[in-house]
Amino acid sequence: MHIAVPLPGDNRLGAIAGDLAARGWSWQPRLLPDDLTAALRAEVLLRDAEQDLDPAGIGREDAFQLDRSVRRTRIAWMDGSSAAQRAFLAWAEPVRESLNRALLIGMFEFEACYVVYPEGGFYDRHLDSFAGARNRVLSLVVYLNEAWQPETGGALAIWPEGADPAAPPVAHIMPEAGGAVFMLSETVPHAVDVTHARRFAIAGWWRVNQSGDTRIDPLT
Ligand SMILES: O=C(O)CCC(=O)C(=O)O
Ligand SMILES: [Fe+2]
Repeated sequence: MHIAVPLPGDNRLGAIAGDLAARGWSWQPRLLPDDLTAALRAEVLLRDAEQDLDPAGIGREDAFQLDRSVRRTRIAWMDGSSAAQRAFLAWAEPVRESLNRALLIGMFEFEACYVVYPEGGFYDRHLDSFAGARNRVLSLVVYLNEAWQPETGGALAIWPEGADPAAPPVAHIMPEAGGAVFMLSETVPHAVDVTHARRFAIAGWWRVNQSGDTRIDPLT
């Protein structure tokens, strides 16, 4: 099966690049085409019903931890094994190319997973990459629930770079279907408020190539 998806237009891509340059994050309601959102939702609902998801950790791979006081989530890595995943990965590629041209950030490869928060799920304030690691440079979160209501909670809270943990967030984003958030992974603190319904999303990261004198960074 193949899902044909229109790509985001130059005006949307330009707005994302402008937001990232100005403040390090961008919220784009309904960025994904509806057909693609529906196909991804169908797959994550099925994986969830079949309990085909793994507990999510925190921290770097070499310091993988399960800490339910910080994060309560289940995930499934995307490997291109379904038409929905292939369409999503194909949609993400020209986004990478366009943002690389606009921002000169040299994004090299993309990894993504389905993320399910149970009722009562949350994610404490964090950065997606450790400064200096130059691993993940840009984060993408795409929301898959239909008809999210504000009273359901589960908003994404965003703070400006370097904000005091006690400072109030600058944005609370409702996880509305097909909406996409872009955040600079090393600098934009964010958190997921407690959700009162099952919350379905995709979290993705673009990484830079870390090949150097002492290390080869393979494509996969
Ligand atoms: O689901 C969200 O809104 C954000 C998730 C997140 O911060 C993460 O997976 O690192
Ligand atoms: Fe995050």
